[in-house]
Amino acid sequence: MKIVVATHNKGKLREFKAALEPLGIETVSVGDIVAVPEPEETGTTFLENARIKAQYYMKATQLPCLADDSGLAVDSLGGEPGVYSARYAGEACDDEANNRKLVSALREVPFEKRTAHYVCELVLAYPDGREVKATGCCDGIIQDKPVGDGGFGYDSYFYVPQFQKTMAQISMEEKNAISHRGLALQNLLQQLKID
Ligand SMILES: O=c1nc[nH]c2c1ncn2[C@H]1C[C@H](O)[C@@H](COP(=O)(O)OP(=O)(O)OP(=O)(O)O)O1
Ligand SMILES: [Mg+2]
Repeated sequence: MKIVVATHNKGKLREFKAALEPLGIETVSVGDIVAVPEPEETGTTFLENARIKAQYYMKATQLPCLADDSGLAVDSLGGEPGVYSARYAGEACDDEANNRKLVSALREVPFEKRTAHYVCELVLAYPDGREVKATGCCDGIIQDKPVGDGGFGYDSYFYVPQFQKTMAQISMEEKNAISHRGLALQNLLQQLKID
């Protein structure tokens, strides 16, 4: 079995590959199949954006496509950056700029009030119109300084209480066992009756 992963994010791709390969499921990046521009993520929720990406790439490839829309919601920032996580510091920004903005927004907030959640919505869209959806959430605390060099995005600032480490300090297997994306994927596989 083969799944087309409708993302251009290398960190997400690595995680999908690591989770799915042991189950005998091969993953291919949509970028290796078609050369089309990325769709605009105009939704106001993770689910809407995941649907936009899944539908767009399914139509472009005529294959079942799995899209992931995910991000970070920080309680003391009223849920920001939320669906804007990838463009928190502006349209053409990178992880480093986003992290700098996050640390600066939380400057006055004490550690115990820096509770946050990673959220992931997955949509698997089939050419016959069927859609399978799954969601996952992971709680953490945003720390001041980056620690660890694994993961991607906000991971080196995302402290996971149960490991007493950041998301960038744990292995990919550990991350997949507890992360928003790992949990959403487990739920999706249950719905597909693959475990
Ligand atoms: O496990 C994670 N560890 C760290 N950061 C994460 C994670 N999961 C999402 N994030 C952050 C990265 C990015 O700032 C945003 C996702 O934005 P999002 O639009 O879903 O992905 P993207 O634009 O990088 O790739 P694509 O749309 O092609 O799937 O949330
Ligand atoms: Mg995106």
